[in-house]
Amino acid sequence: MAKGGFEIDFLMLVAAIGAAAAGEWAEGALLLFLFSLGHALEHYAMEKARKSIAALADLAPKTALLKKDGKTEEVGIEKLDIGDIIVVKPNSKISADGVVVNGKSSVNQAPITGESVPVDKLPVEDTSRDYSADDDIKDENRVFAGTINGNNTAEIKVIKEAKDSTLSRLVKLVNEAQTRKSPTQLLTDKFERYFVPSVLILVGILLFAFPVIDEPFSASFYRAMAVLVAASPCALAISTPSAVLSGVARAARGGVLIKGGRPLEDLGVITALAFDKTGTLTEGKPKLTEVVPLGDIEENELLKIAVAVEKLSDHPLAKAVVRDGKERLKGTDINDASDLEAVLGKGIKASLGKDKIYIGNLDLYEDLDEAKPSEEISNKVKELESGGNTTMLIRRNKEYIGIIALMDTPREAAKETLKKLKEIGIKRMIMLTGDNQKVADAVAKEIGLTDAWGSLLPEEKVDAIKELKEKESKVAMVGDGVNDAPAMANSTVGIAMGAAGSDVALETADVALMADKLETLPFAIGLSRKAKAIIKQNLWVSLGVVALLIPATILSWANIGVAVAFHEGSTLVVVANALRLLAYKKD
Ligand SMILES: Nc1ncnc2c1ncn2[C@@H]1O[C@H](COP(=O)(O)OP(=O)(O)OP(=O)(O)O)[C@@H](O)[C@H]1O
Ligand SMILES: [Zn+2]
Repeated sequence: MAKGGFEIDFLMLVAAIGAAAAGEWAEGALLLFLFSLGHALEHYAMEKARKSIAALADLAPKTALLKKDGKTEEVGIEKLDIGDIIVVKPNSKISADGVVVNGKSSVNQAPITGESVPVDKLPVEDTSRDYSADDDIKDENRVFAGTINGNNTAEIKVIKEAKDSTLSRLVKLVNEAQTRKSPTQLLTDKFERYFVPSVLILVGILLFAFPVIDEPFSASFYRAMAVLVAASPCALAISTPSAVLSGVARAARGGVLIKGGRPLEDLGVITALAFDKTGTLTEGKPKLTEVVPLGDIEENELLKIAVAVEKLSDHPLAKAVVRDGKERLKGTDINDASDLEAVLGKGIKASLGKDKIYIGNLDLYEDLDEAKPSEEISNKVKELESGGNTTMLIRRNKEYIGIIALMDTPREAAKETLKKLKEIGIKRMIMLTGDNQKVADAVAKEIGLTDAWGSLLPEEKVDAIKELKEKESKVAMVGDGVNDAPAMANSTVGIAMGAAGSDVALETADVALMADKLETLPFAIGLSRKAKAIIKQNLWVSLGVVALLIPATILSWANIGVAVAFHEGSTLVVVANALRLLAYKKD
């Protein structure tokens, strides 16, 4: 029951006793009966929505098979420490967040991601390493508490204590979400603050109207009680929270965490969507496409320098250079660089032995006042970019020694999803990226986007969002949190991709798509729109009934019984209407 519920219920009781006191025993009894029946049903319905959330929490097993000194023993999950090895039997639930260290498996991750197609998991390369949740762990190695193991036994190294598991955070956030008030609820709360005292004043006047209109006190008293029942805004109080509760619960079951009524309502009215490119519209796993030495340096020598320096950075591009570079170098020793200095959105600088190494896009060198790249070098870079490559120019001290080009592939689902979003009426979609304009255009063309803004620094992404908001008013920003968190924070609704593997994204976004899947976006928007529509219908029903009943009871056209029936009836109608969200279909 919403805040103020006690007062409203109490007034109803007063009315029942009042009716009895006025000599209408049967009516008083009926009133009490209807009143308790109505409220029991209402509780039952809200409980149903709440259970749908609580069911999430029940997904986590309470015990785990801990493997220690060659023996296994069943322990409570709260006893598990980071680094423990647990054994997961075939077709049973995984008890902790961790990395696979033994056994191949295929895991149903629906409890977290809403996606029940099994995902293949394999052991990490280095099983003896101490992993922590902050490490860069591949999806194929990582498992979550509450998900269901396939047909093989697997051994998992625990990376999070039970209380911090992705599932328990998810449950916590969903629980918090339903208590956060939406704009509509704040509005109805405000309305009630003025409405309830006005009703009480009206009831007071009616109560003492008997000498003026020349009727017995009992008649005035009866009428005042009827008005009290008619005007108690029970249905109004519950119309929004019930829809938010059901909407958030349904979304969570579909792998979308919506953090409360505000993002739920906002997502239902957005007209524009901005997307980050790397990791959102693309796979986020760029591949090394070209290594171009400049001058007389050897290709491998150039690569060794690049790998040594990029090892220090955790930018997705840097990781790609290290991964693919090491593979090409096949075990050659790589030196350690030091003194990393990252230049946001442009590149990095570091020391390697006695040399100073620079790696970055042309903008990085724009800012330096000496030894700018020659026209010939700039042209070579631009030529690679026209082919859709992300390029990095490498400089050693004052000499340009080479160019490395990488290419990321658009997500398979990007084109379909954008098409669907257009179909459901999202007017404006735009890509915002730190990558060069040519790559932005190439990716945009491939996935069917008309707008792509490249070479944006994180703060320029924020400006872009602000500009969009001026034109479109409600703008959602979809990103992976890597260098788009400020833009997400400035948008109407910040949506994080692949939040299951990233605590930061999970905590900071307004909406988190738990599976790393763009396809859940139309579902989230569709559900939010439905929630918004249901909230609107509920307001009409609850306000409409009150608006009709008040004059009807004042003029004695409706007695207390009728007033109670409509009062409780409208309350049940709005709750039942809200519960329809629990059955919302994905497509
Ligand atoms: N560690 C790095 N090494 C080399 N170049 C880098 C590095 N970090 C950034 N850059 C250069 O700066 C550009 C912009 O980087 P930024 O992180 O802003 O965006 P992005 O990851 O390319 O794309 P998006 O904005 O879509 O996520 C890169 O395209 C690259 O040219
Ligand atoms: Zn009520």
